[in-house]
Amino acid sequence: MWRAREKTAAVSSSAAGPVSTGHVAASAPRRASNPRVTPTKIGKPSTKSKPTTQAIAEIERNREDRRKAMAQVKKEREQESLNNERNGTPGDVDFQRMIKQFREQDHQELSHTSKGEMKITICVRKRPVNKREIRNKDYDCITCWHPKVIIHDCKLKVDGITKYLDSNAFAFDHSFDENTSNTTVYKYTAQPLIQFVFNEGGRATVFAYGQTGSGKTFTMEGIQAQAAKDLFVELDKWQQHGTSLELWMSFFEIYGGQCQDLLRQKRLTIREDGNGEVQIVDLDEVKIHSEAELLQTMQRGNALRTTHATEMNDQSSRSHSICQLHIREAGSMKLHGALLCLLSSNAALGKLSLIDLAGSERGADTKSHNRQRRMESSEINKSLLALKECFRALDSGGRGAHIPFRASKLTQVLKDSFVNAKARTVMIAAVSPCASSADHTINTLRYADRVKEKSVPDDGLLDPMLVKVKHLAAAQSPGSSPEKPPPPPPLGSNSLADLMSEAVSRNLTDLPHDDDDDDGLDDLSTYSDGEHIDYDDVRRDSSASQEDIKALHSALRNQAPDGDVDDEDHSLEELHEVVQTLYEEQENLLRCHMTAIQESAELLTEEGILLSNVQGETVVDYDIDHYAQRLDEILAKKEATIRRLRRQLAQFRRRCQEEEAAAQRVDQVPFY
Ligand SMILES: Nc1ncnc2c1ncn2[C@@H]1O[C@H](COP(=O)(O)OP(=O)(O)OP(=O)(O)O)[C@@H](O)[C@H]1O
Repeated sequence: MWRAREKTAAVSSSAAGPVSTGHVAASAPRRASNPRVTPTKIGKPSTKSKPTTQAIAEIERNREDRRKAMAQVKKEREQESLNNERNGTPGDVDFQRMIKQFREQDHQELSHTSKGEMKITICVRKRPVNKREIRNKDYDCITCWHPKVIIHDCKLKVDGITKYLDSNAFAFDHSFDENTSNTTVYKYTAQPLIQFVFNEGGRATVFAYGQTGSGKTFTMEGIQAQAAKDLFVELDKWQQHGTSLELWMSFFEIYGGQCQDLLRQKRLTIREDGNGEVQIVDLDEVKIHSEAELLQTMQRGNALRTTHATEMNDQSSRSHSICQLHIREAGSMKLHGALLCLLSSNAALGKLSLIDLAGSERGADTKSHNRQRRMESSEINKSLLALKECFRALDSGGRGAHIPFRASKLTQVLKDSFVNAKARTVMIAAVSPCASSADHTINTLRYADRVKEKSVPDDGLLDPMLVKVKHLAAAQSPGSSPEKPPPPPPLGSNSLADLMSEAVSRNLTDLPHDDDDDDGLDDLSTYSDGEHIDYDDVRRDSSASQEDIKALHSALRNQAPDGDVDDEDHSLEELHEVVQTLYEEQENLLRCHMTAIQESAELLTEEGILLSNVQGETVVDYDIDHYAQRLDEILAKKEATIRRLRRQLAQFRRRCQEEEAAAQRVDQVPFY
């Protein structure tokens, strides 16, 4: 594995290699070669020195030259600006010129090769500049030279007028520019995983990560469409070789710490059983029969995601969506259930998870949010942090290290994708191309960079050219040559078939099942992976644990150079804890309110009967003492219910104030 990065250093004119882009104003007019004139000495004019009138004339000439040069530069800039506008690239002419010069320098781009065999693959995809950005005269400041991504920060020198480029280079497994099609992105990211899922029964996960509006959904929907085709091509191949497999799909989202089935529009509960297995209670799984049906079901799920407008995207997906595609042995559910128990604690023979993460927002963009949106933002950032920490823990070996799965619902439900021995992950970091998003883009790239820190060869400052050389060397290393498409699975000699025959050959009668059940299903509830869970065994509701949130922040503090922990870290940790508690209090309040309504309804019914027993038209004989005593009891119950609800409400409102105070203490800019 190879990767390199430049952490903070600017690529100044001297570091940038052949083309100097740095600390020189692109537009600054050249001064005349000798702008200064030595003052003429007072006294007897020297025969050698110029007469004062001549010197003045020369100053005047120089000034005139400078004026002309300035006018010429101004004219050229105006012309360039007009041309840029015409070409759909408005924005700062000088910066764009410097970026253009940078891109024109002699460089070598590598060709993409498949990294399908890697446990974690990190890619970056840049989207094109959009119409809104063009209207705002924003401009493209990202250069993708696979596998590098270079971000040009356009800065002014202390003089306030001299412009220069500060370029940061990162290197990943793949970098895709704005002209790269979904087909190409798919080819080097998800496509190799399809083989892994079928041939090795693997757990493959593809994440799209990035700033809101950066192209995650665009990328993930492209991958869904291509994967739908390839999954059915594979199923057909296996069928032709005598192995009948089925495709099952579940699709859910995590929004604000809640889990929602996107196919059935139903709230789901996440639980952890006695074995530490995370279960999504009642998640619907549908059998898919064709590519068209798969596409349609994916589109249905995508359309139902929770969206809100953000600064960057009018239709921003504010939830993490998780589309799980399970490969199962064809046949009855009973055999399927039995196989699941035999094969592993996880039911599917192979599983592909396509995850479109909620977009991260800058602190500045969340300032005007109301509480719900603030909590939503905090929850998104916390879960993305937790995700990164889980990756890091795993990438650095995982053994012995605490993996903070429980710090968020997202990492809880993905536990299987991380810990399974046959797990592979692709992370696609989507980035906006524009200068106005440069700070966020740097954060996205750092996030992606740190996900796989172990394999970063150098922590120091790297010249982009040096990065390129390192990558060239890596690309030429054994095993990284361009891959040919793998052959179809050999009949009878593949691990999936082996797994299945092994399962079937074992004694199925030993497995738990319900003899009375004609359809072969156990009476216990069936969950996402078709696995069964005994409610008595459920030991923990899966609310994110405060300990794991603490562990998460402690891990982050450890990453700070020289244990450098600032108040910001503590405030952030505090905010995440308060938001977590607030979500729990909110749940408690809603539950308490619902109970109160139910109790009130029951008491109301009883009151009606009580009253009709003493004042009904046909009532002759009644027991007014019993009526009074019961009414007293009912009113006491009502008072108790109201007191309980009020207490809960007061607690919730206290938490709201705490959240407000915590949010004010945190400048929510980069959470990673
Ligand atoms: N590579 C691309 N080529 C062309 N258009 C793109 C590309 N990537 C994104 N877009 C367009 O940019 C807009 C925003 O993209 P998208 O909705 O995928 O962003 P997102 O990262 O999912 O945002 P959010 O996190 O807010 O949901 C969409 O109109 C999309 O069509």
